[in-house]
Amino acid sequence: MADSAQAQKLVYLVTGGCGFLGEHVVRMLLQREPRLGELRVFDLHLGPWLEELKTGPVRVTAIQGDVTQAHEVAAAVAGAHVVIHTAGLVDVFGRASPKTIHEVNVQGTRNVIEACVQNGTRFLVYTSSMEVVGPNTKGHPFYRGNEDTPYEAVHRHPYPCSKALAEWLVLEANGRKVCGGLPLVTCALRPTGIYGEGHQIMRDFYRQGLRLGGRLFRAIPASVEHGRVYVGNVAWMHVLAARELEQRAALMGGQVYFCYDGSPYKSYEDFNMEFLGPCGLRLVGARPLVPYWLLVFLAALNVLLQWLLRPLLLYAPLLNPYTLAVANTTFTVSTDKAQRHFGYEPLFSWEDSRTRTILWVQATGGSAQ
Ligand SMILES: NC(=O)c1ccc[n+]([C@@H]2O[C@H](COP(=O)([O-])OP(=O)(O)OC[C@H]3O[C@@H](n4cnc5c(N)ncnc54)[C@H](O)[C@@H]3O)[C@@H](O)[C@H]2O)c1
Ligand SMILES: C[C@@H](CO)CCC[C@@H](C)[C@H]1CC[C@H]2[C@@H]3[C@H](O)C=C4C[C@@H](O)CC[C@]4(C)[C@H]3CC[C@]12C
Repeated sequence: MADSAQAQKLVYLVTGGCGFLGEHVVRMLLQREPRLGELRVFDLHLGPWLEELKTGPVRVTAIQGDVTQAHEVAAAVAGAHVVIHTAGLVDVFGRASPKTIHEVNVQGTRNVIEACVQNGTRFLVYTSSMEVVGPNTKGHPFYRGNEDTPYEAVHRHPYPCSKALAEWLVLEANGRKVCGGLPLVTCALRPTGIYGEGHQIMRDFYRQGLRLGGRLFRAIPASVEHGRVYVGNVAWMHVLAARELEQRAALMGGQVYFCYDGSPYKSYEDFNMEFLGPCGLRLVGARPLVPYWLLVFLAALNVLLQWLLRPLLLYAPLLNPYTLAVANTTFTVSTDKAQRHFGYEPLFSWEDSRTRTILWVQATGGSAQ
């Protein structure tokens, strides 16, 4: 697509385009990608909001499909120039089986890669995760780390295992010859915990706080810092990476990039209070109100209950040994690799990101949406 580039309109495919991040990627492409000719939105569950996008100047094609079905993926990829593969099963709560997580995240990614190869699609951006690196099972802190920081990445939980394997597949596919003989160019973006409009867990915490009379109770020490990143900036990074992959193939191909912006480093709970505080909640306790050993016990109890109740109902609370370990381990990134490699600068300041998120929590937090 190189020389005729100025005039040529491109076909983009976004898998998982109706998810929390995917919707932002879709909207960002429509707003900020001048070469966009057609946008294909592929998802297991299509959102009704897609309808309003179909009336705009860019052709928007909604495709209901499953990434685990190779033929469905191949049909969606046919004729696409660029694929942003963000579909995934995000489950650290035991809602889905390890097998299902693997099928969606690993086999689904394999299907996307093979579809690119078969169809001559050359550019693939994969949404990976910080969890490909850590926190590891030993709870080692990752403090202001970058893409080259040594860290003992040990995965046991099905979700990080699947993301690590899928990322590896994507990076390994870089340089493979696609139909027509040209090389595939791939890269992977690793968001830390994403927040912003559409963030389900934020809304759940808000509703829980309302039920508890406007209070949340500190469970994790304020000293445990988390890196968080605004969804609009993650989406922007995807759009920019996809745009620059062709011109900067030698530099960007096969590379990983943490997603970052100007959001402050704070504990998970203190960070959430940046939004929930202005919505009327307060976090009780300067220190954790329950001893850590009790949280460990409750987390283990939840695993047991989940197992015992499985024949009857799905019991999948937020607290389990894995989420407790993640919440209780410092994981912050500090890097400029995306800036150096493809000129990424956050599109939204921290103040904007905060305001947008607060408005969203206020607008939808108490409703059933
Ligand atoms: N939310 C975070 O904090 C976070 C952080 C790092 C990375 N990620 C990654 O970002 C991506 C998007 O996550 P999200 O938070 O928007 O999750 P999400 O669940 O809101 O979105 C995922 C989307 O993928 C779709 N999907 C799931 N299974 C599918 C299948 N078999 N076929 C087609 N589509 C399918 C879902 O319907 C959904 O719309 C995921 O790959 C996730 O691993 C998320
Ligand atoms: C112990 C509780 C007291 O309030 C708090 C539990 C919070 C946990 C449910 C969340 C803490 C950290 C979150 C994860 C992190 O933000 C990064 C993620 C990466 C992404 O790829 C998927 C989501 C997640 C694993 C995210 C999930 C929820 C937490 C474990």
